[in-house]
Amino acid sequence: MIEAVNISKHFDHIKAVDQVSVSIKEGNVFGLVGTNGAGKSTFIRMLCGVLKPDEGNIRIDGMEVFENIDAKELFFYISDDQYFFSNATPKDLKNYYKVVYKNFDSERFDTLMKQFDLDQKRKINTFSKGMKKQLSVICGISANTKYIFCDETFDGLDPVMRQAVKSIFAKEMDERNMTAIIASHNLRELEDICDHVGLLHKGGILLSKDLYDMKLSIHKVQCVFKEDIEVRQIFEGLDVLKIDRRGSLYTITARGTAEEITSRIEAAEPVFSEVLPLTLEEIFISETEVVGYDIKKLIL
Ligand SMILES: Nc1ncnc2c1ncn2[C@@H]1O[C@H](COP(=O)(O)OP(=O)(O)OP(=O)(O)O)[C@@H](O)[C@H]1O
Repeated sequence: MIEAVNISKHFDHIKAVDQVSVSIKEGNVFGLVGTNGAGKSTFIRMLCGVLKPDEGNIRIDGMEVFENIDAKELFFYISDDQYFFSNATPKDLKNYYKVVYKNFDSERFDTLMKQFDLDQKRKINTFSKGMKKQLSVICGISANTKYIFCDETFDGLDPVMRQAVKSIFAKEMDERNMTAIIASHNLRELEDICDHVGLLHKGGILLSKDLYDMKLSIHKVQCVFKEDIEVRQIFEGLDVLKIDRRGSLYTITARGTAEEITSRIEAAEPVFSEVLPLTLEEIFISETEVVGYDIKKLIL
């Protein structure tokens, strides 16, 4: 179990992470999403002890992480800006990680390298960006750690590789209950693999929920009414995040269960109505819009 309690990190006057608390259960995939500069990488760097929080504390299986080798043996961190020793080959990397991680599985490493068609003897600095990401994933999986932290790992992979990596992760979770924390902008991808999603904005947590509950608690309804109607009145008492109107078609995003929203709409006797679940991407846009991150303002 990973527990972060009220952690904050400042860089001069910038509040990169502000009083964030999360707990991540074993065997879960925790998706960390957020706007650019929201603090995702800073948060992950604190989780793995690269940075020390200014306030609060982080414990992995009950152990403080910062400068604690025992805690660091429990996870593998795939950073967004990848660093490899100069002139090193994947084989050198394997030999290095065998020393660092006592359960490093060399056979698994060799098999995965073959499957991904990567040459163990070639210098890593001649690899493409995506190939370096593949190599990091292979190292992360072979390290056999209980936890894996991935910062935009999927984002640099081609679609076939992303599918391959997702199924390798799924297998690891299934077979050895691996816990993953994945920061990504690829919400479509996260939607497939996450159990829990934390949404960061300007250093603070806007939302932290099970993906399933998240999807049950916010909906989009499309409807047409016979005559002009005060739509907000229909939803009085419910939290309406957004109302769009195109001609006679209203698209309303509101918090509430499908039943709550349907009953309100039906009471207004619409000509047509349909309640739809939101995708993770739509939830992200709605929730960040509420706090002033309006996509239209960025595009116009
Ligand atoms: N070493 C640093 N020195 C100064 N400021 C930093 C440093 N690292 C991060 N920051 C600042 O902290 C804030 C959070 O940055 P961070 O990289 O954690 O965001 P992020 O959510 O990962 O962003 P992105 O999605 O754009 O990668 C930003 O305002 C960034 O400029």
